[in-house]
Amino acid sequence: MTTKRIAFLGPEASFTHLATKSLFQEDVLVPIRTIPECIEAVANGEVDIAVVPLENALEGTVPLTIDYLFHEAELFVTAELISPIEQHLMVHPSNEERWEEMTTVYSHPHALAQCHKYLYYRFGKVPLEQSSSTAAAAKYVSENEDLCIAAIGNTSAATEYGLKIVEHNIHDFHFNHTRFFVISKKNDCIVRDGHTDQVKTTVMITLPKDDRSGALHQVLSVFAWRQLNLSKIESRPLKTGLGQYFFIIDVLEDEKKPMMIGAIEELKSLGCGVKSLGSYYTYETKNEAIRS
Ligand SMILES: O=C(O)C(=O)C[C@]1(C(=O)O)C=C[C@@H](O)C=C1
Repeated sequence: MTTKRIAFLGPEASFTHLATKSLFQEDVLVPIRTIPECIEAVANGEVDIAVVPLENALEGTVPLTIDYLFHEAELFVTAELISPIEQHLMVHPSNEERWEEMTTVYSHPHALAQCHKYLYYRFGKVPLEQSSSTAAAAKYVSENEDLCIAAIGNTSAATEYGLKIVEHNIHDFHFNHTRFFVISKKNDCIVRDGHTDQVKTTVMITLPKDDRSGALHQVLSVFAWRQLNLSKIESRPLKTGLGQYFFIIDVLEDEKKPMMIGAIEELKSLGCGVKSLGSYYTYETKNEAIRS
């Protein structure tokens, strides 16, 4: 196997980094600051693959990822990673004694939202500041010892940046998982040990321009009569005007199977725009990996 360059939403010890390490042990991992820059790095050939967060079980889709894949890039999904997420509150060790006096809490917007109830009921008056990732927040706290501030992130980030965890598991709901997309220029499904049995295809669909009634119903029936099982449907703004959307649909089938080929052809003949992101397997990260 040749060594590849894999970009991930960094810096080191982000949840994205931990998920990336679980699938790519032999490759060169390249931390990149933002999701669009990760995607651009694949598009312009700087790296072979990028791993970016797609969806969280508590907070839903990461809009930047899905919108960038629809509007800006011609890339494919080659695998998806699913990781358990445990959020902890951490401070610089020199502020450990007075951590409850913290003046600001930093983290990625998704992480802040996952801990909304905790933050609201315990520290309702403390301002929240968004960072580009949970690890970026931890790094910032480590570099600002003089400020009594906190970050929300995982145990690896606390270790990596020498921070002290002062409250464990502050996410509001126990079942907290995040889905990450492994994206590439090539439509090559990654097949390694440990993938789940179910293959999935993600398609992005725009409705016919004539705005006829029942258009979405027609789209769904294309899958329904073929007994193609959907595991997700979501709409996102097309950015062309209010009320105009594209739909992201996950289908539990391989795009190369006759029923899927037929479904995509039928959607096109109905006047829909169809962009397939490819077919891929799921790899689940173990709980231990997010604590290592
Ligand atoms: O990878 C990270 O650490 C991130 O900050 C990103 C991200 C996300 O976008 O959902 C990843 C996992 C967690 O759900 C919280 C934040």
